[in-house]
Order: sequence, then structure tokens, then C-alpha cells
Amino acid sequence: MIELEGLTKRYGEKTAVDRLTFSVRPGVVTGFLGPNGAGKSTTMRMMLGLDSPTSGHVRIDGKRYDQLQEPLNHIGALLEAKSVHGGRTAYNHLLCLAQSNGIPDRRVDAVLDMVGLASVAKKRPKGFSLGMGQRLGIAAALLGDPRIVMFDEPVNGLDPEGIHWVRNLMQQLAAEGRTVFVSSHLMSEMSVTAEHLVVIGQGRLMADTSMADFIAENSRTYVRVRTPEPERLRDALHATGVNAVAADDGSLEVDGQPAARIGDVAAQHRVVLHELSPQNASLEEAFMRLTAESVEYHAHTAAQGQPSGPAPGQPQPPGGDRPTQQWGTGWKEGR
Ligand SMILES: Nc1ncnc2c1ncn2[C@@H]1O[C@H](COP(=O)(O)OP(=O)(O)OP(=O)(O)O)[C@@H](O)[C@H]1O
Repeated sequence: MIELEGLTKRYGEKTAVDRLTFSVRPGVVTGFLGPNGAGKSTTMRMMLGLDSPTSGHVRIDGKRYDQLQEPLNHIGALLEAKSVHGGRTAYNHLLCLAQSNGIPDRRVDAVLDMVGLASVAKKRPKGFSLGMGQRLGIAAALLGDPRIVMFDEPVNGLDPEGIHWVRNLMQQLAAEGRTVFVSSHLMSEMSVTAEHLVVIGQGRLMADTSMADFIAENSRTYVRVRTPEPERLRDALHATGVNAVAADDGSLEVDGQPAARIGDVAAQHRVVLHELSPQNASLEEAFMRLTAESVEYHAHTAAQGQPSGPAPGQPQPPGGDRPTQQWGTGWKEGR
């Protein structure tokens, strides 16, 4: 179990992490989400004792990180910018870590096997691809067979097979009853990996909930209807108290009604349907809707100084009552 209580970190005037209180439970994968600069890495560094809180605290199995006797046996972590001694082979890198943490040497072969790097164990990581480096970082995190694992952007640089492997690994670790805490900017991946979510924005807690509830609470679900006779269907629906709104692409959108009811009304009035499809919101839409107001860095159009919104081909903001003028592509100044 990881427990945060009022965790706060200030850098001068800047409050990077602002009174965060939440727990990460064992047995499920918990996703950690937030726009760029939200404070995720700072939070994770404080969990590992790499940064000290300005106030508040983090407990790992009831203790501060620096009070853990053999920390790698409790918590294994992959942080974004993993530094690996370039001169040592992958095997020796892990062996040094094992020996300095009281971990049996045989764990080195076990984790190299587990992450698929056994064949390059005698090679130096400086020649590794980004994906191989990530696998080596994951191997190091698993070395002490810890009950808690924490991954910051674990699929960064991995190919589809690698991403699939990380997903299965995290789910397997959680199924074994471990605590798995993972940050990622890849929403589609997160949505199929994590069961629980912690979302922060500008250092503050915005959500601590199940994936299903998060999507349901922060998104709009509706039924899209296509018909050659939209006016007639709209009137027919209206007569039964159902409101259908015409979308720009000529389809009708109906909120808060099951598709079957719309289909029944269409059949009663002999209106031909070309499409009748429930639209379930994605994690990406829900995340962007919730965090729209807390995005710290926005892309601006040079001419108007206005946020540019999603790039062509990127998801569009869902409709709704939250302001969408602050949508940005999330790039970060100075990074
Ligand atoms: N050492 C530091 N000194 C000053 N400010 C810092 C320092 N580290 C982080 N910050 C600031 O704290 C805020 C949170 O940064 P952090 O890296 O934790 O965010 P993040 O959610 O991990 O972002 P990203 O998704 O871009 O990795 C940012 O505004 C960042 O500029």
C-alpha cells in the first residue's frame, strides 16, 4: 500500500504538488494521469524519497522510504529518465544493484529472462534502443521481487509488441496481489491497462476513482442516428418526448436514451435507418474534459494568441458544459 497524506512540494513560488491525499491499493493497476507539468514525476520522486516534501508525507507499507530496511524488496520503480552506468553490461548493472541491496544473484537471470533481455545480457546498455533501455529499467524495478511497483511512462519507446508485453506484465503483477502504480500519456493504453485512476491537475487531486466511473462521470454518451429522413425521425422522436439534435455531418445525436427506443420509434414511423450506434466516450475524452481547465501549457496560434485546440486528426473535445477554449496540445515550454 502507498499512502499520501497532504503531500506538498513547492519550488520557490511554484507549487508543483498541492496537498495530495490518496492511497494506492494492492491487487489492481492504478493509473496516474495528469497534463504536462501536473506534478506526476515530482509526486513519484517523493514516493521514492528522491525529493523531500515541503509538507505532508508518503508512507510505503506504513513507513517512509528511507525507513525501509531493504527498499528494493518493498518497492521497485522505473522512472522516466533512468540512468544506467554506460560502461557496465546489462547483467553487471543488475548484479551491482542486487548485491548492494541484499538481493540473491539468481534474481538477475530471472528478471533478464522476464523482460526478454537474456540474449543481450552481456552487452552494454549504452548501445540499447529506447525500448531495450525501458526493459532494462523494468528488470531493475522487479529485481527485489517487490510487493509494490511504480512505473513512470513504462511504454515510452516500446513497439506494439513491447507495449502489449508491459500491459500483460502489469496486469499479471496486480493479479498476484501487488500494488501497481503507473503513469502514462497514452490514454488508449491506459484505458485497457488500469482498473483504477488517480488524476491530478496543477498539483491537485482531481479524481481518485475506478476507470469505469471516471469515464462515465466525465463524458457524454449518446446514440448517433443516420437516416435519409432526419427531419421526419426528429419529429417522431420529439412527439414521444425525445430530443434529437442535428450534428454537422447530417446525423442526429440523441442523449440519454437507449438505442432500442430510438429504433422502435423509427420502425413505428417506417423511417429507414442507416446507422444506430451508441457512442461510448473514451478515457481520452473524459481526461481532456476533466483537465481542460488545469492544462498549464497551451499551444497558441501565432496570429491571434489563442489556443489552437486539437491538431487535425486528434480527438475533438466532446460537447458539454465545460469550457473548451483552453484546449491545448500540451507541449511544455523549455522541455
Ligand atoms: N526541480 C524543479 N525546480 C523547479 N520547478 C520544478 C522542478 N521539478 C518540477 N518542477 C515544476 O513542477 C511542476 C510539476 O512538474 P512534474 O515534472 O512533476 O510534472 P509532470 O506531471 O511529471 O509533467 P510531464 O507530464 O510533463 O512529465 C512543473 O511546473 C515543473 O516545471
